[in-house]
Amino acid sequence: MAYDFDLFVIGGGSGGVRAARIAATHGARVGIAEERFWGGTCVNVGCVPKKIMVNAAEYGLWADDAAAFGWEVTKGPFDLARLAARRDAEVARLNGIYGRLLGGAGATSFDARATFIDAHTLDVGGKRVTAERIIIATGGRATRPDLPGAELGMLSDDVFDLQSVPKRLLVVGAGYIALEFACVFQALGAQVDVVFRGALPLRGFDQDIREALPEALEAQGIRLHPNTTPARLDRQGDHLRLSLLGGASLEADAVLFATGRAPNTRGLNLAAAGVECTALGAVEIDDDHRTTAPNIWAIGDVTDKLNLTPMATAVGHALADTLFGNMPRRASYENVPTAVFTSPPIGTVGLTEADAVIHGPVDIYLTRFNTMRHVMTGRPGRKTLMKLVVCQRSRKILGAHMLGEDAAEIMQGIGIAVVMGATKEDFDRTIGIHPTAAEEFVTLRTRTRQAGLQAAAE
Ligand SMILES: Cc1cc2nc3c(=O)[nH]c(=O)nc-3n(C[C@H](O)[C@H](O)[C@H](O)COP(=O)(O)OP(=O)(O)OC[C@H]3O[C@@H](n4cnc5c(N)ncnc54)[C@H](O)[C@@H]3O)c2cc1C
Ligand SMILES: NC(=O)c1ccc[n+]([C@@H]2O[C@H](COP(=O)([O-])OP(=O)(O)OC[C@H]3O[C@@H](n4cnc5c(N)ncnc54)[C@H](O)[C@@H]3O)[C@@H](O)[C@H]2O)c1
Repeated sequence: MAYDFDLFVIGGGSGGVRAARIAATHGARVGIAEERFWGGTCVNVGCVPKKIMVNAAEYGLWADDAAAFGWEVTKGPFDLARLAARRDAEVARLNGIYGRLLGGAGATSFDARATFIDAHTLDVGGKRVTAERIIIATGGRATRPDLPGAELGMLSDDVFDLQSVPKRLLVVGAGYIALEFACVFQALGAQVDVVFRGALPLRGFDQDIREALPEALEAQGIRLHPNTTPARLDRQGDHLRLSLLGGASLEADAVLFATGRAPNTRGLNLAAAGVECTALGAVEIDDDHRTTAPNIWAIGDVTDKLNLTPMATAVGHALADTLFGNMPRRASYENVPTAVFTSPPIGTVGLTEADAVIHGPVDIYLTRFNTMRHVMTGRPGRKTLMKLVVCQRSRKILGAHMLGEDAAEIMQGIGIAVVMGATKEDFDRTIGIHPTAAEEFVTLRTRTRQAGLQAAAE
């Protein structure tokens, strides 16, 4: 049977655009549908506009610190509308680039929603389109917690519609999105409260980072409310009141729910194509990203494996190479570096100490120090933390974790070393770049402690 396309991609976000573009450059006849915005979450309501806001927040802090270096700086008021206009122009520029990339590669783009009719047939904006192979790359969406009045709160997408900084912002959640926006808005002039259910923020991150983070957040004026569960949200005149389990309540001008994201599988009519989902609503896939239908694959956030842009693009690229480039390969989910753009930021790669000790004993090298810059500024809560988790048996670096200025930038290079299987001795014989904070990663001479000895003895 002749199909309209060799490959049809549903979703024009990070993963979908990469898969479509690479498949087309391999000579496949490719169609791709995007219902909302080319570039998807990352370009439009994620990484890119978020990072611009992180940069804006940093400028405020740099202005505050400048006096310590002899500058006479008067910090004027911050104008969110002005930043928003410039930020949105940059997002629009990137949208255009995404469109051109697809066209340039020879893919056919549809500004439309696509849903399944059967395993080879899609409804694309009311048009029937057939394809031999299909990739589902529909991403995820922010979810609202199930509590009365939740519709009064913002989701992360709504943050990018704000034209002024709320005086008091209440953030619910303590994951990536909650903490990044908490730091951004506190630096832009809001009083930020963060309400979260656990004892420490950033579940899943290394314990030493999690324990050091509250001090850094509180030092900039963010008020943390650990072990706290929201019960209901009400409007009280011109402000909002979040009632908490146990009877207390908090008031704010705006509330941001950053309580997680859900895979975009709703309304795709997956059953008609024989595509099954997990209990949590993600598309079920095997190690090759193939779904339960043999001609259909799924990539990126819709699979809810590791919801990061570079992961979605790496998987999309590998899949296109495998299916159309005669280069079968898989993108690895191991040792994926990641950063949380808090203030100061967090960078991490590899295993946490808790995960590493499951496999055997480890040596921990940990340092906390004040960078030269902050010795000068005297800014509180800016102590850098660096940590290496080293396998006692192989001496390989299993994990590297950092909280401190430039952690995201530094961790990219450390990530290469960890992916290559570098040992502690490889780090030790690497000459530092002086004077930097990063050089501490290669001068950690004294073991702080051992861990996981018990596991080895059992
Ligand atoms: C606030 C925020 C900040 C983030 N910051 C970072 C960061 O700093 N670094 C990082 O690595 N990651 C970050 N992420 C995560 C990152 O954005 C995602 O992991 C990434 O965008 C996933 O790519 P994707 O292709 O799977 O999905 P998406 O980028 O979400 O793309 C899916 C696309 O499919 C479209 N679509 C859905 N259904 C259909 C349909 N039926 N028909 C047609 N089109 C459809 C959607 O409109 C969307 O454009 C952030 C996310 C958020 C929300
Ligand atoms: N810098 C980055 O790379 C970056 C930035 C933003 C987002 N992301 C990606 O997007 C994903 C989603 O981010 P996120 O912050 O929305 O999710 P998350 O899973 O990281 O955090 C969700 C938070 O909400 C809490 N929570 C969940 N349900 C709740 C409820 N009913 N009441 C109160 N609290 C509740 C959780 O305990 C957790 O603290 C991340 O896991 C990450 O993969 C990455």
